Amino acid sequence: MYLVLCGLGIALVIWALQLKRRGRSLPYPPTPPGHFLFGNLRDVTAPKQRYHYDELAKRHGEIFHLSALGEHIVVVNSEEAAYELFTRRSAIYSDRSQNPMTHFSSIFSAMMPYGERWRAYRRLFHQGLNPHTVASFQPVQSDRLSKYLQKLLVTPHDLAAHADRLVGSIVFKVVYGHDTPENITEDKTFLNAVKAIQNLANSILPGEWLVNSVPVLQFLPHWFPGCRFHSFARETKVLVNAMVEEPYEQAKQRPESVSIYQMLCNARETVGQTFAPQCPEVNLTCLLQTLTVISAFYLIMRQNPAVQDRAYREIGEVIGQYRLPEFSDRAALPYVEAVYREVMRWMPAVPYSVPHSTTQDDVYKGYLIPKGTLATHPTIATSRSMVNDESKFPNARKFMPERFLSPEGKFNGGDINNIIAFGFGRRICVGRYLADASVWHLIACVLAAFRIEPKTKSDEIEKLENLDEAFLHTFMAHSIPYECAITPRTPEIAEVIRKMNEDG
Ligand code: HEM
Repeated sequence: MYLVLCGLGIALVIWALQLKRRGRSLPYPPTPPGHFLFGNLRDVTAPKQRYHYDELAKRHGEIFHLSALGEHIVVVNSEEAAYELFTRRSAIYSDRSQNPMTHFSSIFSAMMPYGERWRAYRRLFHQGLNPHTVASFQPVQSDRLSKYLQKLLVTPHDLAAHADRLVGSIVFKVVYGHDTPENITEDKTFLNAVKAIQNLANSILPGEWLVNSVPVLQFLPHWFPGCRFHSFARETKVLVNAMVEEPYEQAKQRPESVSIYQMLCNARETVGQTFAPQCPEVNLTCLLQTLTVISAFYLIMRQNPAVQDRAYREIGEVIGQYRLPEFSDRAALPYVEAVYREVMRWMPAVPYSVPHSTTQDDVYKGYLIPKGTLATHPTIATSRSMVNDESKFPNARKFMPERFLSPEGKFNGGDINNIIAFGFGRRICVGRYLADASVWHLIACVLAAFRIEPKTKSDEIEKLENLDEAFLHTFMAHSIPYECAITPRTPEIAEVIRKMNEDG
């Protein structure tokens, strides 16, 4: 009886929501046909969403709309439309949807509703992560990178663990002044944060949880069939709290350290009581995003020896073979810059982007985008997605750094704000300068020092028809497991790395 009443109640709420939406005068953007009661729920929750969205994008083009259980989703496929909506109309498109599953994550500025509190955090993070401040972190970045290169020399097969440690140690040091232990897999704070972020990531994409579309479901008891979201939310909340509290407690022990956390504490008065002193923005998604890019870089490189050789030649011609590239060499290495940019284009770390949400009704090319719409711009997920735009990136799925070079060999990819992988508008990645510097430096030094090859010629990657198939697209892109043989280019460069670590 209880089940029947609940079912009826839910159906009535959905029906009322559908009715409420019908009194409009303008059409929604092209919408695939849906169920009379559930709308496009099947499209939103399609199992292989990447391929399903691809089909929809092929059929509907630049922008399409899905409506599921009263919730509106707009999928933006072109860079022009994304720029128009998320950047030029950012006053409308900068909110984040607050639903039952993301509620507990809204302590992160990344998930906060658009408003005074988010603005205050954003200002503070800009203070800690602007190009000028990020430049002051270069000594930390260089120190951690030289340790990483040394590890690659000694135990190249532990590639992923070395990258975890590199990125974790930079982010923790820069944000909290926290030194991660030698073996990062023993760092509870780090491991906890990774798990928390994986859970958060699994909470925010449209269609992941029915309760996000039908919030009334949250009032059902935890034992009710299909209510696993209760235990998932509880587990995530515990992880998120620990992720915020533990590094904060550790950072309090080191008031003298130079870190973003300390800067934020000093600036706390500027935003009054609403600013929690914890520095939630180790919001380690940033860490996972950076790791995703690094992992993609190795995989792409091992399949593209000619690209590695050309970058190696450029580095040799510009700085010689007896030292590693430094930040000050960056402008003189256009091909290396182009490799970095092509990695960011070819496999953006967040394939569906972080959905924005609208704060009022809007009209785009005669289509109504209602208030509260979840607006998402899959950077890569579909063949129409912006990094796959053939008019800008001919032969888009081919890895070709030279697309970012002029005929004279000059880099012509524009500044950091042209990197689609960092998002758009007022919610654009606030950590992009730190990420950009860390990833570029790693790419430049690895290409200067090592050759990256498949470990065996017959692994799973070699069997794929194209490299795209090696990547799975969830909230974050990640590849199937792969192994590389990583060998120093010359004994001399290996010696340079050893020496740097002895001296350091
Ligand atoms: C290569 C690495 C990275 C990539 C590809 C990346 C990408 C992104 C993307 C796509 C967004 C959402 C933008 C939007 O909503 O339009 C974002 C937001 C954000 N990122 Fe990053 N990110 C990276 C590294 C970092 C780092 C290192 C940090 C911090 C140290 C960071 C901090 C943030 C924050 C705080 C936000 C939320 C901004 C807001 O909502 O106001 N990210 N990032």
